[in-house]
Amino acid sequence: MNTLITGKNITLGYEDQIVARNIDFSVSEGDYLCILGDNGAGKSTLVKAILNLHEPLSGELKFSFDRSKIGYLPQRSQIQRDFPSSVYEVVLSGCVNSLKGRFFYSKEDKKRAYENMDKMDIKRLEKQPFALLSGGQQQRVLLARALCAAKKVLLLDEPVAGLDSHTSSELYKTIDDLNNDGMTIIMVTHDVHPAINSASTILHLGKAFFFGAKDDYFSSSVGKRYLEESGHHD
Ligand SMILES: Nc1ncnc2c1ncn2[C@@H]1O[C@H](COP(=O)(O)OP(=O)(O)OP(=O)(O)O)[C@@H](O)[C@H]1O
Repeated sequence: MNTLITGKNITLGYEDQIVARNIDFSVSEGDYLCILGDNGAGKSTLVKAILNLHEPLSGELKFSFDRSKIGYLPQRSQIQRDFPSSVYEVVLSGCVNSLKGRFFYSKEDKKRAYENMDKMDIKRLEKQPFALLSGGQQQRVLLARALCAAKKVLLLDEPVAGLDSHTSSELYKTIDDLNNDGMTIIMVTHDVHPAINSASTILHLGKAFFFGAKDDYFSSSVGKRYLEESGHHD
């Protein structure tokens, strides 16, 4: 499989504080990578490094494609919930990278926004103010927005945080469908379910480190401890 992202011996940190070191991982086309680990282990910092918003202190991060074409769904806490915009405007704003100096969105951008609203089943909400939607609806809108940027890779930082279990399952199903259609998924999560049910590979950051296939993770001591701590029972 075509390798899209390779991280070699990466150390992440801020000023004089090292957050995580010796991270080795790779992402291939079609993968569903779950990034797991304790609070403060450096998961969101790695996400920022992948998005070119944060420079690793050392190590090598290589991309075999244009990384500006990664679709990103930020953590809910980082998003302004009171956007005065309509659903359509929020989704269309995902096409901002394709503007390339133009002031207005093109016909293709608008078509893409409608296609992604359709895919996320939110077309009927098109004119509604984003701020008045439920948490689950807002996540679908933001996923449609991320899809406007995503050519190959979708990067999701705790996509179901704060959602009820039914809405979470629906969102996971949608993400599975996207993956089955060929979209590569990278997901930071505290939830064990997508790691068990959907992931192909796992990157575990924290006191213990693991990168590899899901089955190897869950039979490793790091994976077994994670399952135990997350209270998961077969
Ligand atoms: N902008 C910043 N400046 C300085 N330190 C930061 C900054 N952002 C994060 N940190 C610190 O880096 C460490 C790792 O944070 P990060 O958000 O990457 O962890 P995480 O694994 O995503 O945690 P969580 O699961 O709680 O979201 C934490 O100790 C945090 O306080």
